[in-house]
Amino acid sequence: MAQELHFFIEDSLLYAEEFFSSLGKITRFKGRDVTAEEISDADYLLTRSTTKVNESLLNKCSKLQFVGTATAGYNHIDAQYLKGRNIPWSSAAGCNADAVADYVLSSAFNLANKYGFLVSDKKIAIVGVGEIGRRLNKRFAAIGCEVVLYDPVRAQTESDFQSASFDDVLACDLITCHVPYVKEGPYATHHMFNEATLLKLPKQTILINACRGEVVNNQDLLSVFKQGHSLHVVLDVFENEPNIELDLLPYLEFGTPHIAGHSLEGKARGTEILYKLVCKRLGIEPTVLLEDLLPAMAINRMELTREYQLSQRQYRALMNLVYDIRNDDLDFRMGLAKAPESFDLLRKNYAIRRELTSLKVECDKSLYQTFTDLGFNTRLLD
Ligand SMILES: NC(=O)c1ccc[n+]([C@@H]2O[C@H](COP(=O)([O-])OP(=O)(O)OC[C@H]3O[C@@H](n4cnc5c(N)ncnc54)[C@H](O)[C@@H]3O)[C@@H](O)[C@H]2O)c1
Ligand SMILES: O=C(O)[C@H](O)[C@H](O)COP(=O)(O)O
Repeated sequence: MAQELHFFIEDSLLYAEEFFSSLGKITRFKGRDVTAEEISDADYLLTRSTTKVNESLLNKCSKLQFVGTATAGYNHIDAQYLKGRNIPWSSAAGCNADAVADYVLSSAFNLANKYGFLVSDKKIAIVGVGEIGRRLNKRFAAIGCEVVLYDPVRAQTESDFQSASFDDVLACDLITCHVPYVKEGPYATHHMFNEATLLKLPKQTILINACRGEVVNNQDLLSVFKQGHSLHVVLDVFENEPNIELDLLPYLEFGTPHIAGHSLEGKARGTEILYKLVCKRLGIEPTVLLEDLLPAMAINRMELTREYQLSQRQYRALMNLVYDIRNDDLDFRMGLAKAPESFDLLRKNYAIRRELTSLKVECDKSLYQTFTDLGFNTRLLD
């Protein structure tokens, strides 16, 4: 009889039992504390971003067949080491891209309300035009913004993609970062925003970092703030998580504990993507469906009548109904004020959050395309 497969799964993977219990035995572990001894029996190792997958973690795994991370980013995985041991691995590309796009749009609309401007008047730079950047391009274009795309990596391999220059990016009103963390090489993203680049930004520029903390030099950012350079900065990610630079907090417009991608749908899709990959490897048909696991939304459906006028006020109201970044910012500040070392705990106890993609919006032809591009789950009214 074939030996039962042993799945070692980080404790933060959502719906892991529902997806994997029929495929083998499951042992859960804590990402930041896991040891090589603890996972030495693994056939399959499934993680999120807090498990550092490298030689010191895997050196006791003799029968490991596959490593998967239920996240979009994969800089916590030592791909070279896995290649050397011939162990295949995968991330969950695109799983939480809509959640991050919601986060960026909520930032933009709530800042517009606070400072009295129209998002549609702003020139937007998207740094890194992959899963998240593509969605944001559609959403900002649907609002009527001029969008500048910066992705020299795509420009090099795709003949129909043209990248703006980095100087074009620095001249935009709102810059939003969606690149992987790459430490070195021609397309390194390490400290892309440092004192020199930050000081080039015109005053009042909005800078959003929801990719990896190391893309913005946090000490340089603090120094630029202290010099009185007034920027509107939103940080979901920080250098040196979970021990972040707390002195930055008072200067930030919105700060959150690395939760931009933490919608229920985003986390669940991450696990689902790995489930489908494992089923494929095992040569079996997937039987567990994500749609059977996700609960209905509290407000599930909206009908926009002919009276509905698309305006910033209306869109912001709909957006905030689903996701309002101000609540997460408040929880973050209150949580850290009570316990400065609670970054991980705030992530662990993060409230259930849904995506625009789950809100069914019924409207007629005149609004259908715009609302689809804005990220809603749109249906045409008869
Ligand atoms: N805060 C969160 O919760 C959260 C959630 C999802 C993803 N992320 C982070 O955001 C990153 C982007 O996510 P994605 O799903 O869009 O990934 P993706 O791989 O689909 O897109 C990344 C894009 O960045 C481009 N790129 C790479 N190096 C670049 C450089 N030097 N300059 C400009 N562009 C460059 C790539 O060509 C690619 O098009 C992930 O790698 C991850 O680290 C964070
Ligand atoms: O790269 C990603 O997908 C995100 O940063 C992801 O949300 C990280 O989540 P974590 O595994 O830390 O919960």
